[in-house]
Amino acid sequence: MAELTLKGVSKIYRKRNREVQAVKAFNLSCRDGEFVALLGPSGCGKSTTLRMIAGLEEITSGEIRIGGKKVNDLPPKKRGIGLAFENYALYPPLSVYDNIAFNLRAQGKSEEEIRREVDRIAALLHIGDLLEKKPAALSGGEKQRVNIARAIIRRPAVLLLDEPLSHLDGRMRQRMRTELKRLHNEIRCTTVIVTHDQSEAMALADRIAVMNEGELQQFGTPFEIYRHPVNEFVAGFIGDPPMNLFAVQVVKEEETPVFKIEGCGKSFAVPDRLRSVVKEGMRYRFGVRPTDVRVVAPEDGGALATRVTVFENLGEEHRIHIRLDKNQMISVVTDTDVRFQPGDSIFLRFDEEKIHLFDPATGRRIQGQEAIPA
Ligand SMILES: Nc1ncnc2c1ncn2[C@@H]1O[C@H](COP(=O)(O)OP(=O)(O)OP(=O)(O)O)[C@@H](O)[C@H]1O
Repeated sequence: MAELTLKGVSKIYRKRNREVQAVKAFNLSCRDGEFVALLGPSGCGKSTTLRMIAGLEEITSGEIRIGGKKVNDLPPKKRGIGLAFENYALYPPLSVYDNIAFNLRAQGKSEEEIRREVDRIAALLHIGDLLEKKPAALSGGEKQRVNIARAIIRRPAVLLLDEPLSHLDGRMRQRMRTELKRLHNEIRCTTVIVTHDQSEAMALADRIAVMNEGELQQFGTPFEIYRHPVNEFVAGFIGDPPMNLFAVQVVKEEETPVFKIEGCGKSFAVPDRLRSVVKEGMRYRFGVRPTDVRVVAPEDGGALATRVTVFENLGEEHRIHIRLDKNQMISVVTDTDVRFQPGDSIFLRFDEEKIHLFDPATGRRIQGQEAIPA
């Protein structure tokens, strides 16, 4: 077990005359035993970061420490890491037992010691009955368990997982996700997982590092990232269905400050909480999650009056989509007792405590609106 820190880590790939800055001055500090997810869209630099921690990729600048020790110049084998990659193939001719035992044999351990260790790991991963099988006879989920068993058999200081569940189908993926969490609770090994699946990151990680274009956007607990995104990128990336985001301007209507939605001209009252935060005449990016929009009665003053475009019944919830103009939609997630037809009038109120405002120029969260309770 160990702390893992990255300080100002950058990676520039050089291809002929072209340079790609895959990771930019990346800082990260994982506590001993913490489960951290690197999350972001394709090409944002997640795998490169993981490979640099593993020592499979040289770093261009910066420093990586594992358990306080600088590892920049150490080969992968000397870093005390365990690796399980998406396509990290098992050796087909070897049994599951021999695949798991492989690294211990390379260390010159006795067969008795190896048997004890393999049995211990097999029990942890619930693969005791697969040990005599060959990899070809295993399902995707079973292969991934063996893969992880192989990664943790040497009791690594840091476990690195690159999209370990992405090849699995929906139900198996869910099961393996729960298994991974349970395994981490049992072995408490500092773990970094790379994923582009936000629900996987939210379910597994103690803290999530959200990346975009090689840069760290936010590092926080799932709650912080969901409830308190530091910029518009994080706000829009986390959450399914995604956060409603649109451009507004603060104007006065009958002496009351309102947000006027740009483009469609509709308006709704500025909540009391935000009156001291916003300025008349200023433009903002306004964000609210579909679950934080309420359908209210027509007489509810200050509500946004509009019409339903699409109504969806998803069984455990209903979704309403409203086209404000040709570029902007608002989505609303409601309980199943709310029913509408396309074209019906609808009145919406945004949960005051859960409105997010961003600077349209920088995308950063507007200061002064921090008091968002649980
Ligand atoms: N060996 C390489 N040579 C040149 N460019 C590379 C190399 N590996 C990655 N890149 C580039 O670096 C950037 C980051 O890639 P990386 O694979 O780390 O992203 P990622 O977030 O893991 O993406 P994905 O989820 O698609 O795997 C991309 O622009 C990619 O094209």
